Amino acid sequence: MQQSISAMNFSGLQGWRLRFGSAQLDVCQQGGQILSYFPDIEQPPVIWLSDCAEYVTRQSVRGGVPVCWPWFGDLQRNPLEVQKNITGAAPFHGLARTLDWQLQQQRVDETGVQLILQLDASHGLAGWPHAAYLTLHIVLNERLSIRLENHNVGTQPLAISQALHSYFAVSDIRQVQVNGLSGCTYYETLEQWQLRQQQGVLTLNGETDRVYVQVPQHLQIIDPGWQRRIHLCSQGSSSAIVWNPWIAKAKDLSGFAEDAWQHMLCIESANVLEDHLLLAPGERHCLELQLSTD
Ligand SMILES: O=P(O)(O)OC[C@H]1O[C@H](O)[C@H](O)[C@@H](O)[C@@H]1O
Repeated sequence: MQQSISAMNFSGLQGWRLRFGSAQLDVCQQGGQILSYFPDIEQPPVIWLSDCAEYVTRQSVRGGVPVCWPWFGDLQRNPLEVQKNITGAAPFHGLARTLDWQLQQQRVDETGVQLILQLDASHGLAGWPHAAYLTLHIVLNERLSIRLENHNVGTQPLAISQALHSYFAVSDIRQVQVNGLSGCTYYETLEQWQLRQQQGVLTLNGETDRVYVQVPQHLQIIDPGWQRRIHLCSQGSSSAIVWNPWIAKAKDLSGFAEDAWQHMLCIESANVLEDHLLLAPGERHCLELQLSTD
């Protein structure tokens, strides 16, 4: 069985291609961003990458799994203790997704292929005067495991919000169901962040941008078109964002084809709002996501 890690150049951005049997995973050094994931290279991907993605420095690639950190989304929508950490510009989804991460370790054996990347923020980042290491552990075997570890190496408590902003590939967004959210409370960001409750399985019929709270550890994307289920198993996270731009919003997105909304669904495993992190000096936190299909 083939197991390998190869250095890659993705249209000018450096990265790696991991192979384990028929599975293939591309990872970009910028942003520590997973770009695409095929459990079987002969089959449709699980993690979607835009056909029109732009590979530009200091800009996240459309698709894959951008890492949103040390705040998620619009800074003004974050808890005050996260907001007050920022002294400079506050780009949407934080700073980590556009910075270069460093390769810490790579390992290839019969149990899996592993890549560890780190963002060294131990001397702070522009406009963020704190001290932390952010480490991404990626293991590819019969499944994909992603672990994002925060380590507060400063002398003060540190408040952070974050997400693994996964873009899942689907055959047709109008046909898929998301299981596991029934009964969960969510903020409807498209209606002044009203609080609502999910009734039954989630299906999408239009633009969707919701923040779910107290989310269970196991969610499923049921895709009848490709006769497959994607299982999302998370730990260290109880919030999730569900997003699809639909027709009109898609036109405003960079690196996004006009009809691409039909074939993607973001379910972002997160620590946002009341689920944000508050790390004591020296404390670590792990957010883990395991993806598998059947
Ligand atoms: O275009 P980006 O900055 O990558 O953001 C893409 C999307 O990310 C999240 O899922 C937000 O909930 C959306 O409101 C946002 O449009």
